[in-house]
Amino acid sequence: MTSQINHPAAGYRKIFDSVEELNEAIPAEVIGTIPSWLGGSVLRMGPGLFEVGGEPLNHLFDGQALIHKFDLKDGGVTYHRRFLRSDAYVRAMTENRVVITEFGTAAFPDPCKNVFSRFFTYFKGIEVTDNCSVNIYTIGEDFYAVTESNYITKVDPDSLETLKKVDLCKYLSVNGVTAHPHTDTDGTVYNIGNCFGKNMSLAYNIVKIPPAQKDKSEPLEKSKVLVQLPSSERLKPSYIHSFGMTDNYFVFVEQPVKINLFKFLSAWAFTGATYMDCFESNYSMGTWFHLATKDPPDYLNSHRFRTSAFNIFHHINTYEDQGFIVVDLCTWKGHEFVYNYLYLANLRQEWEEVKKAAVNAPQPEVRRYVLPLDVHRVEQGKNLVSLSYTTATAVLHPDGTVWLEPEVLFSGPRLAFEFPQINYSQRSGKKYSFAYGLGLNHFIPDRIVKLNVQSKETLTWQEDECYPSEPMFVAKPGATEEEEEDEGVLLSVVVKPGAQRPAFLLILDAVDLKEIARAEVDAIVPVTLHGMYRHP
Ligand SMILES: CCC[C@@H](CCO)COc1cccc([C@H](O)CCN)c1
Repeated sequence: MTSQINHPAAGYRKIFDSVEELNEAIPAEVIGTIPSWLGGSVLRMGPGLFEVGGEPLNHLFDGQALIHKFDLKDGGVTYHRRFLRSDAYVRAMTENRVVITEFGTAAFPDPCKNVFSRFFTYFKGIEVTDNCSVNIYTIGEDFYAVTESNYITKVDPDSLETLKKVDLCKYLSVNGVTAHPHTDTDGTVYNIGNCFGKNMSLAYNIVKIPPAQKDKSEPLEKSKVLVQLPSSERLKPSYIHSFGMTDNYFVFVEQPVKINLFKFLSAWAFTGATYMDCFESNYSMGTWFHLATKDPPDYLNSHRFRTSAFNIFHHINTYEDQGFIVVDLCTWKGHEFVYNYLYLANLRQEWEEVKKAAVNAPQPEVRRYVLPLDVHRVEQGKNLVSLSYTTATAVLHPDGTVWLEPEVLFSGPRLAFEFPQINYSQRSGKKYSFAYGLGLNHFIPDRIVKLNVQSKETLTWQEDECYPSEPMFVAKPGATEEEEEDEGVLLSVVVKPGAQRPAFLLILDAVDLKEIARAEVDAIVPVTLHGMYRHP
């Protein structure tokens, strides 16, 4: 059992503090030796400004987007960071107040406007946020900082300049897409999003954006909705954070955390409401799994998979095996929204309070679900899963639904294996062995974990007073055999508040989680959520 690590000094508070951007990259002090094959850029997104005009931003996802870049070249490392010049940021800086409502913070009324002009301003409908603080990924040859709304922001991956605000509604019938797309080896991007604005088809749309075009035209111009999945509750679609994709299938796990459209589509800004106020739990549906084929794109409406209630943000990996689909997930048991525990005030509490708050929260668990592809003419009441290596079950019920029970791959008291990563280019959508995760200790990131999803063995990296971020796997060039799946390194931005250089890029050997090198910088790096490694 993993030992209980404590943080009485509450050093983790530093990762939720505002910082300044840099005017140019600063050098890092390298301890150890950076592998010669590791040259490129680590790009990370996260919140970097947590108050505006003296008013606090309330939620982890409200902080104004900061782009971070560690450049690795010839064994040396530099660090750069710039605020995203989103409309949300620029207008907040100009007016010295929160102008655009964020995930958990309502816009501050314009003191210059009288009550009537404010009233009519709000009835123009809420201005959706473009505070793209969650992830950064490529569409064709372009780099986009993203959140989960319909706005994505094109950025320059070298200078970190903000290039262009793009409204996906111009190209696709969606109200937003997740920050976790899947990308095919040919560069095609797949994503899923709520659709409740257009022709009132209240559902979930899986979208496809083609790769870079030979004629250099905009790939988004050729994007399309591949397949539409129905919402279990028409006027209350579920919150979606990620989805699964195998060679031939999409997997969408519909969780019991719902968006109340009456609230979300009304002029809710007038009431000072936020996105967080539009969520509510469904206490009866449990959790539904939906399947769709990729080519031809088709929703399999006869495959009605059900299981007990959990929150799901991050799929780990999904693959097909002998007529089954194996779905590995980071779950949080229960239907209460986990984001209720991610207000900054909670995360900045003293360690004893942080632990107390986490006791009542949904409990984290890494789980494997197995979906039988053949659900016709099968025996009711019998376990349909015949894979030798898993205890997950699927049982056909008289009402035609298939009840799923998972195999637990990792579980610890308030110890989450989250922000999961795999050797994506080699193993995404395929049978695999290793997942890498950020260990959350009562929601505080304090370790890096490697999980063997076959043996359930774990390896951990942890250092006193260190607060790491999502570990990114980078494969060693030429390691392409199945048994070389973990040949490579893990990169994580770690904050060590008490140290002389309070942040470093940690480079671990992905086989044994031994430290290879670290590149220390004389700057605190606020919490980063997701990112990517850009090969040279
Ligand atoms: C009522 C929820 C609406 C959905 C979009 C509609 O599909 C989520 O909207 C936001 C708005 C602001 C920040 C975020 C963050 O991305 C969350 C954490 N990743 C999500």
